[in-house]
Amino acid sequence: MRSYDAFLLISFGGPEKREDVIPFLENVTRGRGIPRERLAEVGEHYYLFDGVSPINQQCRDLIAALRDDFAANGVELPIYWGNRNWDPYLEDTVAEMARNGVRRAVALATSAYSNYSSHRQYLEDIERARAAVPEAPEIDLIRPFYDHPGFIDAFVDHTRQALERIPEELRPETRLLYSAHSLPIAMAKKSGDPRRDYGSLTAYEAQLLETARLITERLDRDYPYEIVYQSRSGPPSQPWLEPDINDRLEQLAKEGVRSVVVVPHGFVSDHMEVKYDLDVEARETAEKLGIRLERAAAPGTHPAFVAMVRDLVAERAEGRPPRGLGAIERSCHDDPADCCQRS
Ligand SMILES: CC1=C(CCC(=O)O)c2cc3nc(cc4[nH]c(cc5[nH]c(cc1n2)c(C)c5CCC(=O)O)c(CCC(=O)O)c4C)C(CCC(=O)O)=C3C
Ligand SMILES: [Fe+2]
Repeated sequence: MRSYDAFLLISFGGPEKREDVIPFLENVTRGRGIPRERLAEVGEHYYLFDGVSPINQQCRDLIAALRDDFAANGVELPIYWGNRNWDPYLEDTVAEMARNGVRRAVALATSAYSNYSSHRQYLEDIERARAAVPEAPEIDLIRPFYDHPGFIDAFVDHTRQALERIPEELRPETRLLYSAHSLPIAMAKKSGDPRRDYGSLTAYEAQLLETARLITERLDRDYPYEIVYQSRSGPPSQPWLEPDINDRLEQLAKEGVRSVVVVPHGFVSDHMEVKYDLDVEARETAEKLGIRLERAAAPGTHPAFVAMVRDLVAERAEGRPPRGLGAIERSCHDDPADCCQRS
């Protein structure tokens, strides 16, 4: 039994006013080889929302829900929050934790899957922040949780709600498009534990497919489903995971598909990549093609998702085996030291 004296939420971070958009994008893309045109284009996505990314408020909402849930269940951990790319920066939060005498914290990152950006980079963020802070607490990062029942149940609920918004006569023929953030293929190939065999897929793709299966199986009908990708950046010469959701919608229209429900199962909340890339861009594509599109909400503060966080904290404290509904090998659940390298 490991005893913790604090809980730490770690997230991506986002700007909340126009002047912060460019400095934020510079933080995200430093040393990443993202073309300038792509940056200008993504900046426009943020300006469309007056420079306010939804992600910070979503973190505040999750923290408020966790406070209530922890209090109602006798979990007496103070809650801290720090980001990779914007204020409150993780390093400042770790310094505050040290000042408050925190010695050992358990942390959850707002990313459910195994890949560099979602897993290893958060481990690096923690180590960098700790190295900069004298007497920094120990920080244990909770493992990827894509097949935890709480994550799955939140999506099942939200997918049902989205299906209900599809006119009844179209519902039986509706396709489910499970959407996740694309990655450079070189990065996807490094996802997961290098010693494990994920079949013909990379670990990230195998987990995405598994999660989609687990959600679909719990719906009232056997809907056809598939994985699509969104939010590609990087130069065109660099291969990224495909198909892009917009290209796939074009093909589906040609096949006569008239309605889709998009389930953003690669994400934890409805942040900018969901609000813009799906709700603006993919919706526009679908409208042009005459496809009825409804988007399911990401977990956000769904009670099953909030309870999942408490369960993962207990799992880590008690050293319990990971709880998951999936059948693929436990990806990074036992924290291999060399999983999810960048490329
Ligand atoms: C796998 C993954 C997730 C899902 C897991 C998770 O949720 O963590 C995710 C989430 C997010 N990505 C976000 C924003 C951005 N991601 C970028 C760029 C990149 N993302 C990548 C991967 C991922 N990203 C990658 C491989 C790049 C290329 C550069 C690099 O190798 O690092 C860029 C640069 C511009 C662009 O090229 O798009 C931005 C602005 C926001 C905040 C949104 C908001 O403000 O609400 C969130 C939650
Ligand atoms: Fe991203």
